[in-house]
Amino acid sequence: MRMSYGGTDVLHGVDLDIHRGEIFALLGPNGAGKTTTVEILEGFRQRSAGEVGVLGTDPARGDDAWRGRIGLVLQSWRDHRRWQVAELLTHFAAYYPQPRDPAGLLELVGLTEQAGQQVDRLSGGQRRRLDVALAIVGRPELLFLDEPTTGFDPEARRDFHDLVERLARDEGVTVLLTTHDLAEAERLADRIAMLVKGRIRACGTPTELARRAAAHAEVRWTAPDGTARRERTDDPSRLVWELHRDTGGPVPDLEVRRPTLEDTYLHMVHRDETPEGTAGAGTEGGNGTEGGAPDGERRAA
Ligand SMILES: Nc1ncnc2c1ncn2[C@@H]1O[C@H](COP(=O)(O)OP(=O)(O)OP(=O)(O)O)[C@@H](O)[C@H]1O
Repeated sequence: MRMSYGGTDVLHGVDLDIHRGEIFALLGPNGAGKTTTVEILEGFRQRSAGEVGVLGTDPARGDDAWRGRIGLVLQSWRDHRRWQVAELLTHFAAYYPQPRDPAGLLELVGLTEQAGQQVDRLSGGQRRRLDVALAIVGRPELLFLDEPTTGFDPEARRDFHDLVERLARDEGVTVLLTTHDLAEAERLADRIAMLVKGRIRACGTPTELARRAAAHAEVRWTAPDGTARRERTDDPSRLVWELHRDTGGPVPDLEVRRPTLEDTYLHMVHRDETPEGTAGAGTEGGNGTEGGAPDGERRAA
């Protein structure tokens, strides 16, 4: 799939499959093209080229029945600021053939106490909870969540993660999540794609991606002379064994740090900040990586 705005290419060939029932996270720096991608999949934007299928339908031709199978965070409730929370939810529920029970849904997202409150009196985090409730009121098969936990306190974030996991595991809902929170992606996603400057640079499970950029673990310890030491190695257990043997006992302040998703993310982003031509143009290779086809197609669920 490709996309350009007024002759400027912003998506250069986004090619990936999102499987039914999986939680898929799309990561990338500001301006990478995440929202553009998601809006094309939601049917709100026309792509410039390529093929897209979402629940078996081209989103550009999605009808009401197709739309009813998709959950997204609507902006329209902002036109309903004076409505009460439960009232708004009941109003939206009426659009769907088999909606969730509004009271149960409020309980699920932790807004029972706010049921009678006016929408414009909710806190930022409470509004996001309401966004999520509105997105799932119609029992969607596919749920789009665009930076869903912005403004959530740690407890609300954890509750939200539990909820998304439950929707995916128990109800088979497919979830496409965009987030800047790498810990959130690592915690929730079955697979993650990294979009940088309109191209998918890597795609795989969190563990696959974390391994990819920096294959070496870092071992830190304090040497007998008291100096802090660190060494990168692809065989940390061997180094630790040697240190233990040389020390003749426990190694002081021993720490083994595996490469993280953040290492991979920063590697991918910086790789693309190098001048044109010096950075590789394709997708990072390795297990679980897809994409790189210049005119690729994108299919979701
Ligand atoms: N309507 C538009 N007209 C012209 N350019 C646009 C339009 N919408 C987005 N862009 C440009 O397309 C590029 C991708 O934007 P997009 O909003 O998809 O990025 P994003 O990855 O969602 O970023 P963020 O993390 O900041 O939300 C940006 O360079 C942006 O300036």
